[in-house]
Amino acid sequence: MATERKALFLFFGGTGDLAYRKLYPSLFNLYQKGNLRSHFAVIGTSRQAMDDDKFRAAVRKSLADSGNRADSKEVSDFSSHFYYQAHDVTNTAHYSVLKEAAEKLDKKYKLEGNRIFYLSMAPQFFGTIAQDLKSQGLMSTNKDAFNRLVIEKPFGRDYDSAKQLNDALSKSFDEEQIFRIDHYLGKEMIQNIEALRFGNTLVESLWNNRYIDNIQVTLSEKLGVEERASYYDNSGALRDMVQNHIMQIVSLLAMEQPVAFTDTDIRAEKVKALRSLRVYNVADAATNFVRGQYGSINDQPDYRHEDNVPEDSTTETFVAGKLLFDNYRWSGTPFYVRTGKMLADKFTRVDVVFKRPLVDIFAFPQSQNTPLAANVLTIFVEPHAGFSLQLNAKTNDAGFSTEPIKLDYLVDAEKSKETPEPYERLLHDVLKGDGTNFSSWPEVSYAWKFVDQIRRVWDLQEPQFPNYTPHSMGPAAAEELIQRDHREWIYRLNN
Ligand SMILES: NC(=O)C1=CN([C@@H]2O[C@H](COP(=O)(O)OP(=O)(O)OC[C@H]3O[C@@H](n4cnc5c(N)ncnc54)[C@H](OP(=O)(O)O)[C@@H]3O)[C@@H](O)[C@H]2O)C=CC1
Ligand SMILES: O=C1O[C@H](COP(=O)(O)O)[C@@H](O)[C@H](O)[C@H]1O
Repeated sequence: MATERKALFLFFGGTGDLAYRKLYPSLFNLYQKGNLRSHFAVIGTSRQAMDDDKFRAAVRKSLADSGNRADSKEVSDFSSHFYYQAHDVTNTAHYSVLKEAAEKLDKKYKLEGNRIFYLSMAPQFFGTIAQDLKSQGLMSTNKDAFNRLVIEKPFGRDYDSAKQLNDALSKSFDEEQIFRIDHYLGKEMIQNIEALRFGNTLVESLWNNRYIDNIQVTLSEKLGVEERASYYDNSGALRDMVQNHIMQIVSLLAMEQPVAFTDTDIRAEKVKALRSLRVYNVADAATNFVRGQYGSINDQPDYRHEDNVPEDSTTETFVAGKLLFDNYRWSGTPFYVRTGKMLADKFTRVDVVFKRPLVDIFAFPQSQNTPLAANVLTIFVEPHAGFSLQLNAKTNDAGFSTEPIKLDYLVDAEKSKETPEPYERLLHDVLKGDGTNFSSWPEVSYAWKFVDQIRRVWDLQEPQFPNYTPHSMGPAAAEELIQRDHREWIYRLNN
């Protein structure tokens, strides 16, 4: 039975791509499930002039585009909770109009003063908005009500800018009121990492450097930059994917068992893990991280000839790297990560590669047996959700030889349809005030400190771009990175 939550949502950037494509359909899902019902209202803002009816029609269209029937009574009831207010976030005087609208809706829908401020717009405005929300009296003063600030990525472009932003936000909101979105933390199988590790003696007892040889995290994208080049070219794969999503996944894989399954305890363990992550010096950053930029193939232009990309761009569209933790659990067990655009396929997976048995008793002198393969536990995050465990077993015949076999669990298509979208989960968490699946400031800051060192080294060197063929798994350097350690990527093309 769903618990109805009461809140006023204020979406800054309420006419933007993210709001229409992800946020409103997610709110509708929560409405259908009963987490939102009569006691909620939404104010969408942006600079353009628009009345409530036009805004509601745009919301209904966004629901239709995401597969809902735009003419249903439920959609029309839902959209009747939406209001529009033209507002320039840089104009302090405009906030008083917003305040009036908020107070009116609060009374009308009996929202008890609960407010969620969602900043779905360019990050240069985050600090100003947070400051004006407080100074212009938009934050609820009801002592039993909540004020929550939801921040989209990117959270800074290095440690210094992230700290500056965080200091600005902290003047108006406490850390527990700030929800920094990382949509990978809303994915079913990323959340499943904790269940897999801490719900299974079999797994957790082996989850350390005595039994695990290495862990591989791959976030592979098939598309190029599409229409987001003006953002992406100023960011690159290291800032766009590694600093946030990959570091979050790695910290879930590396952390110790939390005292309890609460946001405070989980975040504390993730932070502890990130504190043990070795921050590279110049020489180690140069050897342990490699970058790439995609070239052209057939009609597909290379990255430098995509719309809005400068012809001499040195922005990386691919990163691979090795991360090392200096702690008792992980010392000597590397985490290899890679991500890129225009790769062979769109998928996310984690491969946990176990050490081979210390003695291979099947490899006696006259034996024809191939050496035992490593056990590999794969967590399939997307497009299909599931796990696979590769073991060695006897071949099914009269002789005695071994072969690798797989125990597979894949979430079936029907069940997958019921899986909430990441933004639905995360908005629900914001309503509940559960910060577990959001990045805390200490996590963000350790991640930036790690990534800044790599960026520093790369900024000193002119890369030889382009250096990988579209629809491959990245540049040769990514293969060399892991082969140098006498290992190989578990996911390879055609396996
Ligand atoms: N789109 C996506 O898939 C993803 C987006 N994000 C992040 O979400 C945020 C929003 O992205 P997205 O929706 O794509 O951006 P858009 O450019 O589509 O939307 C920006 C919104 O901000 C409004 N806006 C711009 N300037 C002002 C201003 N001065 N005052 C008031 N409103 C203003 C725009 O309306 P107007 O110009 O009419 O004022 C528009 O509603 C960004 O931080 C982005 O990095 C993160 C992950 C994915
Ligand atoms: O945050 C981002 O993620 C997307 C990939 O997300 P996914 O859920 O489709 O795997 C990426 O394309 C984008 O560049 C990045 O900003």
